[in-house]
Amino acid sequence: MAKTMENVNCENHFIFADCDTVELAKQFGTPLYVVSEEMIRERCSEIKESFLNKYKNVKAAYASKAFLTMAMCRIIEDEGLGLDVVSGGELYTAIKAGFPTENIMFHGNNKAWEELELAVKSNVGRIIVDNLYELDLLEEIAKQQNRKMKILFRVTPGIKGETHEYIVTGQKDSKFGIPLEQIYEVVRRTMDSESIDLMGFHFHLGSQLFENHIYKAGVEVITKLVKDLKEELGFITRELNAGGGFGIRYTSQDEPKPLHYFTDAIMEAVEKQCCQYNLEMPTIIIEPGRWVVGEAGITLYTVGSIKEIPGIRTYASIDGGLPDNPRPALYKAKYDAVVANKVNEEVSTTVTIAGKCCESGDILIWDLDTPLLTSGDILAVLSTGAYNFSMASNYNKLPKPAVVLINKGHTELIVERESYDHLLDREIIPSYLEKNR
Ligand SMILES: Cc1ncc(COP(=O)(O)O)c(C=O)c1O
Ligand SMILES: N[C@@H](CCCC[NH3+])C(=O)O
Repeated sequence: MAKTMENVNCENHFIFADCDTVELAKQFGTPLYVVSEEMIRERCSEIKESFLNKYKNVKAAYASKAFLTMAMCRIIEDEGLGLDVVSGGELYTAIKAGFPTENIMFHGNNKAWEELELAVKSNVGRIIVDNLYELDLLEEIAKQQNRKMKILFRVTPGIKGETHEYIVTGQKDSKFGIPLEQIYEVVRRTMDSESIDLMGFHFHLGSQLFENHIYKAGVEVITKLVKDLKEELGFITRELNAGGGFGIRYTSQDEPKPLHYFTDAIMEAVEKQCCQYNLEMPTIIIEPGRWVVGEAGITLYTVGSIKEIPGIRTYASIDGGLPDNPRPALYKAKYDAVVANKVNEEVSTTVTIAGKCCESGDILIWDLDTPLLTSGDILAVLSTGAYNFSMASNYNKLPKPAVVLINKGHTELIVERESYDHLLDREIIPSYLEKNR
């Protein structure tokens, strides 16, 4: 049976974002990350339609850890969204791109002095404080710089999302956030601080989540906390951040829900709880990452060796793998792919797509149904826009792929392919090893 794709041209080539992917592979080489600006902007529009324009007093920030380049910062700024960063490096990227720092939220469970210093100096909009140690550092830095920083505390609500165990974060036994029992102590401490302005609380339950009931449960926990803090300490919460985590489609097995399925549930739950506890509605914030960019990206590879082990399986090796996409090895993540130069050819075989790394676990896709493959074919792996480029490594000294952005059929190189020289850029041979040569 032929795998019929709508996005195919008369040469039987896979078309992504109005571009012939076989031509892209020829022009820019492989492996190649390809990102559609229009698809990212469509997601941003959906955030506005289903959330920002629908409700009063709400904000959205893009979680940049999913995919961050200076060009991406410009798109997000242009769309009027905020930016969530999680390290000095992400913050620096945003600053260099000229992103308005007042719209940046700075996350992280072990922010270093230098990172906090950069955040304070550049007047970041919110710092999401994860623990008491960080609060100490931040108070000292803010005092030194004579600033009053707006913060949220990240709270561990004690709710476990249904996703891979490495990407759940809201359960009690988590390295992220402050346990509920310790919140009173930290809130008390900040209430008369001259350098900290505690605006409210943040929770993030995990990533690639498909059900909204856990968000409702998260809201219930947090609004109860808001009520208790008001009653016991007189503390008024002005902001609640419900994190990101909204799931996307990687394969046909995934049935992602529209954004409003999550955001309506969050808003209904907050409204209901606030009404019940007689609380003012705080500002509600969401911070999706994967949902914004995941389906907007594909990766192109060239097929090299094809190895048939009779009666067992056929391995088709590609020119990338674990270093440009560690997710299958890390989370057993599943991907779908098309043979970009043979889109509508008869599907006649099943192959395992192996990466080129020296690791048995470097398998991108087990058992992919494809037309008969030959070396030189171009494989397009779908939904690689999130946590691929951003998690890429140089394992086996493989240079990182280039990133091409497509807008209305027009291509722009936004990250150059690494060269072998780039790989050695920071290496130094000690002089004593240079002697005797
Ligand atoms: C605090 C925080 N916010 C937002 C996100 C974005 O998650 P996702 O990409 O699943 O939307 C993450 C990552 O899981 C996170 O840790
Ligand atoms: N890197 C993870 C998500 C982690 C999100 C950040 N807490 C993934 O690829 O699914």
